[in-house]
Amino acid sequence: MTLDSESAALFDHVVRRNPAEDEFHQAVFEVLEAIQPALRRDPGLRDAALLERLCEPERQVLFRVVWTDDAGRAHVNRGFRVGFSSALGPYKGGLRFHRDVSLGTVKFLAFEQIFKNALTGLGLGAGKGGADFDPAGRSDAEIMRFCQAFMTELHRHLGPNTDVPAGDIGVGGREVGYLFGQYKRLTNRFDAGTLTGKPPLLGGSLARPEATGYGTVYFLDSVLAAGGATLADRTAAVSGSGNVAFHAIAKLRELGAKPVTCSDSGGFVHDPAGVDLDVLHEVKNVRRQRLAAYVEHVPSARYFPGETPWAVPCDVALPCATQNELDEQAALTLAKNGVLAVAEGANMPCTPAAVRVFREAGIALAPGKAANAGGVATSAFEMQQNAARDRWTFEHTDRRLKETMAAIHEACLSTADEHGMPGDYVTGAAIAGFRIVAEAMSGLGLV
Ligand SMILES: NC(=O)c1ccc[n+]([C@@H]2O[C@H](COP(=O)([O-])OP(=O)(O)OC[C@H]3O[C@@H](n4cnc5c(N)ncnc54)[C@H](O)[C@@H]3O)[C@@H](O)[C@H]2O)c1
Repeated sequence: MTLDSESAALFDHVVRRNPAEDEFHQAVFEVLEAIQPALRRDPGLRDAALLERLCEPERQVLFRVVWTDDAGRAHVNRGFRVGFSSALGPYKGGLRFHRDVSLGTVKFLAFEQIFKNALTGLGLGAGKGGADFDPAGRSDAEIMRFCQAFMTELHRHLGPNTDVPAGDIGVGGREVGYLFGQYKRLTNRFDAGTLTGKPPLLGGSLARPEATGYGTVYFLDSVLAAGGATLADRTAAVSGSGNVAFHAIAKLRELGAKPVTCSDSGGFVHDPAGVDLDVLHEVKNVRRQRLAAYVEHVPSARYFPGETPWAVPCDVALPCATQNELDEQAALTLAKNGVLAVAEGANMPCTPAAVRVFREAGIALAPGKAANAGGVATSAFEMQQNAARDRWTFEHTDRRLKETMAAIHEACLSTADEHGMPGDYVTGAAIAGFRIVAEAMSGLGLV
């Protein structure tokens, strides 16, 4: 597939207008390419500059973040928040703290979020933010001071009906708690629905930490079921060892699969007996060590520095770390080893060349827009609980998550079918999400 001439001209325009934002360009190209069948079928979707508006963020906030470390030294970082689309609801999407974060990163993530959030059917706009702050090796007090300095600027742009951030890489419950504390102090309001992924006592939803990883596995389970297969006894290769990876591994185990790998930016662990969640929790969440320490606790496991897990033979692969972490070579290796399906727990983890390999080999690829939408869906459940001053049980929230993932899976499959591309989840997810947001944009008039 490629772009028709009008879409190609729009893409060129996006590239010229947003120089040096490669990840954003990649995300825009992927969507424009995937929605071609819908544009062919209904040329009216281009009316009123709809595609041009869709590719231009509604607002972008860049700000300086000044904070002091434990030795009293001052540091300067850059903060970002992009509100990409509020056609369906308040801007919604996480904050990422990582040294490589740039405006292009945040824009790609916010753009992806448009379609993902639309797919949940829960009335969510799309945004994303973060800072080029590296939390590695920082003390708890330093993290708190950074979060407070970050929120001191950002708070004026947020609100439960305006813009609702959550976590992402480098931002978990601890950081969201500190961010919310500063928000509350500055605004004089306990507006719990302004941030999601909060610790439970501060109004956080039960099952929100688990939701992205669990949801990815629920989606993968549906993908296999659609082909008459199950997850039981399947070997899984998982990348990452953070929030998404951890809970994906947990759910894979629960459903009878055997996840044998996990990774961080330093390398990966292969544990043929199945990744031990207690050890992973101790190493990453309690001691906050590098993953290499895993093998000190599990001598039968091996650590491979500087490598990714994709050469380990597996039936299913779940990239759950970061963007572009699974390239063409890795995809070819996975295909050669007979992988049945790939589910993106991370955002845009497969490079365009890897996506092509999976497509051509007929390997089911569940794109992040659909497969990892369980996190933001459960954030919407957290907002509902906060608005109603209610608390749902873990089981109730998990059931709603399961239903949501099943509905997204169905929407992707039926949309792909309708457009003559049965089983193509990449096309199905992009078109199904796009149609929802396009209809909302048309209904709102030219804004
Ligand atoms: N947290 C959520 O609810 C959520 C929702 C949807 C999508 N995602 C996406 O899932 C992915 C992981 O997010 P998370 O919340 O688990 O973050 P996290 O900070 O908890 O974990 C990130 C993981 O990625 C690894 N990592 C970071 N940079 C890497 C690199 N360059 N190479 C290899 N590994 C690297 C880290 O070591 C860590 O294991 C991201 O793409 C994020 O955007 C997260």
